[in-house]
Amino acid sequence: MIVLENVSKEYKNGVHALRNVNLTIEDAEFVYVIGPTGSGKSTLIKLLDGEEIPSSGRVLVDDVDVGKLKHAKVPIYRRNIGVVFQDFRLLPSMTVFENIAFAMECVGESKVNIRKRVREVLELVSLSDKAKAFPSELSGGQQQRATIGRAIANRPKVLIADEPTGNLDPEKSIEIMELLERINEEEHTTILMVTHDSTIVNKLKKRTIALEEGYIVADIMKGGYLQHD
Ligand SMILES: Nc1ncnc2c1ncn2[C@@H]1O[C@H](COP(=O)(O)OP(=O)(O)OP(=O)(O)O)[C@@H](O)[C@H]1O
Repeated sequence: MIVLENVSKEYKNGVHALRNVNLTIEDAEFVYVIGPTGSGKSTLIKLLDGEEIPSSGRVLVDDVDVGKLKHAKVPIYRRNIGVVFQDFRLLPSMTVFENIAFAMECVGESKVNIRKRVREVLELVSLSDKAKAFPSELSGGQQQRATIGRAIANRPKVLIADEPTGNLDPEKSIEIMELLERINEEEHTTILMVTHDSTIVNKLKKRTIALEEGYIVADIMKGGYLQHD
């Protein structure tokens, strides 16, 4: 479970990126985070993955107080969080298989486990036939699926997708959404998806958290307002 208790974030330059944010996200929820540029979406992600610490309030992920983590503990904590960006960031000199395996090697998984899980992940992201391909040999949609595969290889409890469809055409975007839904259902991964894509938000209705100037201005559960402050 993710809990933000009265979280505010003020950067050193005095910008208030988040203000008094209270939020609870249950395990295996699928949530959109929307809002105009500069409204605090990336800051929210950075607080969740331990890149930034709150100026006040608490960020709890499965009872871990993320803002209080010792520097050395952050990489271990991050194993619980998979992150996907719109610009795919695969390692160009590694095949799809190796890119996904690499994420598991980094956390010290055994070769046997890696081989088994990578095959499973490739199946899940529909890239079994591209295991030996290099990123440059894949389409944008395939590269994004490979990135998602890499992000879930270590079975993170939470997957954060920052504009995962930002560089894709509508058809490929739907494919990515279907994949994220499959991961949410089959692996019970909590998914937070930052998006500007109103077509997706309106078509595939999910809980939607709207930020404006650092405030949560709406928290909408599939069409009905839950909170408004
Ligand atoms: N490291 C930083 N130092 C100072 N100010 C920052 C920093 N990061 C973000 N900000 C400021 O905090 C506010 C919120 O930024 P944030 O990146 O969270 O917004 P966003 O909603 O993700 O925007 P976008 O949609 O453009 O990615 C903005 O005013 C931004 O300029």
